[in-house]
Amino acid sequence: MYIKQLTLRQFRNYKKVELSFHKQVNVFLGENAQGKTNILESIFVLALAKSHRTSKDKELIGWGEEFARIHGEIAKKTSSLDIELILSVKGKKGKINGLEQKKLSEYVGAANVVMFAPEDLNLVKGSPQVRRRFLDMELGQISRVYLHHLGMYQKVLKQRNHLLKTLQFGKGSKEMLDILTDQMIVLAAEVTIRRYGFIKRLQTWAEQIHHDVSRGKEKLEIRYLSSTDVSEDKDLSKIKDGYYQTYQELREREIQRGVTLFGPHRDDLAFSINERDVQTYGSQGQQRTTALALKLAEIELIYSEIGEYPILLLDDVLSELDDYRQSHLLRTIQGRVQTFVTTTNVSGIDEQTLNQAAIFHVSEGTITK
Ligand SMILES: Nc1ncnc2c1ncn2[C@@H]1O[C@H](COP(=O)(O)OP(=O)(O)OP(=O)(O)O)[C@@H](O)[C@H]1O
Repeated sequence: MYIKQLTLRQFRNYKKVELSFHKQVNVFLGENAQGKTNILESIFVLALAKSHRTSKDKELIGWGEEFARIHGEIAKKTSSLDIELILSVKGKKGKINGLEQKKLSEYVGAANVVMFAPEDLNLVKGSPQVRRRFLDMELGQISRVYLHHLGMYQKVLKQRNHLLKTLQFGKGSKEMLDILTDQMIVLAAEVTIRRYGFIKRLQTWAEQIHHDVSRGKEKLEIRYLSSTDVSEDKDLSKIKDGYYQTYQELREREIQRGVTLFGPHRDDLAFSINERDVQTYGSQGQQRTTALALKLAEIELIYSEIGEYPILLLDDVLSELDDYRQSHLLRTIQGRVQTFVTTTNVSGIDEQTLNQAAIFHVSEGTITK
């Protein structure tokens, strides 16, 4: 798929802008703090209804404005889509072909994007929260069912934590705790089984890509560290049994602590190269290659799930990659994946790519082609 046109109203430092894009490579060139990332971010938000760099939607709205609007025309293999996201202080709503979607989970996934930005190194080095966010965003855009279960899980978790806090002080109902625990077990199992399957599929591609980028020297492995025992031969009911048992065992401790101690909200991912943990032992280069392999694997996974390549957003990363990694990335996307690149300087970008690209100059929120 590719994005033909983008219109922004009051998004970050863009009052009003309308852009038509090249089917393949689009480069945004400009000095620091001019609005290059804001363009990539707007495409990301248009697709996922969430920013990659802030959880506060208010920050996306132009200063002093009441709302922001992002509109995009997406071309797919056999159809074309009009999608629009409106953000206001009251909330956000998404429209597909002019029709407002009742739930955002029904809107997300109409367009698919993969973003690769310098912060993605945190996927390897950062806290488990960063990796869970990665899992939820990426899996969410290819599985509506996942988004639905995740949203419900988070709701029940909030209620359960609230109740546990009350029980901690000798108030509240233990019967209610059992009801919420039962609800949570069902949802936790749904979330867990999908995350496990997603990581298994992602691993297949990431391992191959990492093998190529490291010139056959390294074997990358990604594991889903679930709070319950999950493996190939565990079906949904076995996973539920596992959760049930642990919640029984932890019941009194959770009441004492006033919080849910266990579940998908505590899960993590682990990366290893040649059987050694990358977080602890990986060099800067290996961590970078791991992040790159993950992103490229995502492109393949989305293609295999939906039969269309996603749109790739490369924020300030191309010139950061050495020649070998850069050419590997460019080979992967060539002619298949519409790509948006931001850079302060074109000198770090492969010449052949530049020759085929549309170049946009960005200066203080104004764009010229
Ligand atoms: N909500 C907002 N309303 C208006 N302007 C904003 C808003 N949020 C950020 N900005 C402005 O956007 C600019 C930053 O844009 P952006 O992050 O896209 O920079 P960039 O061109 O990618 O720079 P760099 O190369 O440093 O990454 C800053 O000038 C900032 O003041």
